[in-house]
Amino acid sequence: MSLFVTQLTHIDVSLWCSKRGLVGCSWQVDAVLDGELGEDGMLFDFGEVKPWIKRTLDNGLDHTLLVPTQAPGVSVTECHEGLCVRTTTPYPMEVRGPKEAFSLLPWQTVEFDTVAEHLSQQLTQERPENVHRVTLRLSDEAIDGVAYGYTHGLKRHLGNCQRIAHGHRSRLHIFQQGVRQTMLEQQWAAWLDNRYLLEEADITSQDNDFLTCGYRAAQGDFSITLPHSLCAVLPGPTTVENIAAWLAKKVATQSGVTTRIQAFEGINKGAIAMFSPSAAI
Ligand SMILES: Nc1nc2c(c(=O)[nH]1)N=C([C@H](O)[C@H](O)COP(=O)(O)OP(=O)(O)OP(=O)(O)O)CN2
Repeated sequence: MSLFVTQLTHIDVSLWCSKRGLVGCSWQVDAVLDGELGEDGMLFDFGEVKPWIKRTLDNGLDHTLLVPTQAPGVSVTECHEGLCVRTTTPYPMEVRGPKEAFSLLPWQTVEFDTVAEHLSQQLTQERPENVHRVTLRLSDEAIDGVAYGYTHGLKRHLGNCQRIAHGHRSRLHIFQQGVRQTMLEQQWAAWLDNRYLLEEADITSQDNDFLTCGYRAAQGDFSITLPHSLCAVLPGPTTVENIAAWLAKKVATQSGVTTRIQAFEGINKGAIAMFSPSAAI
């Protein structure tokens, strides 16, 4: 007998790719459980399946930086913050933070299938008695329109969003005079894709080539150094509310037209902000 739960939860992570660099991801999680029925006629109560799997993911891989330790140019060492991950290709990057902010995976690349199998094995080991196997499937949200991935951290967040290198894959909707602006959406999503978003106050050093930002948060000390050209600096914390407001101002100022932005943070949630160029005068 098999039990399934589609779209059980989401995983928001960033992963390191030796071709694309830092990639922000939001994955939908579907689950299938194989096993025997208990006396209650159930394989496993839905009311327990969902919190069990979500809790395991939330306490593990979710909101971490996925590091394929066998990828070219990747090195991982211990440091006083916890772990230091360095990369060389396609660009040099250094991320430091507490160990729980990283998922070290002994592979050359991070792919849906291998991550899903890794999580399935973990859940299968921790399964209840009458469940024989747990199988997860991970997928990108199907998006009709543009999407972009970004990486960030929120130092004031008391949960795992404080981790300096976690990410999201998000839709972007831009409205002017009540109409979606698909050309602008394409331009801005392409500009934002695979960027690191940070708060100006967190910059600890910068020159023409590299930028370092760092902060102390509840889980420990974090820092990230990467090419300046891949960063977007916001005046405040990189919450989705501030991203929407910052983009609305940027697009409205550049186009000279009042602009409403619906910014998403991963799947099914986000913020809406509006800016009128006359407000800037
Ligand atoms: N109002 C806001 N709340 C939160 C923001 C934000 O920008 N505005 N941002 C975050 C974090 O960045 C976090 O990455 C969001 O992750 P999320 O998946 O929503 O958080 P949870 O894991 O707690 O939620 P799930 O139900 O497990 O998906 C947090 N809050």
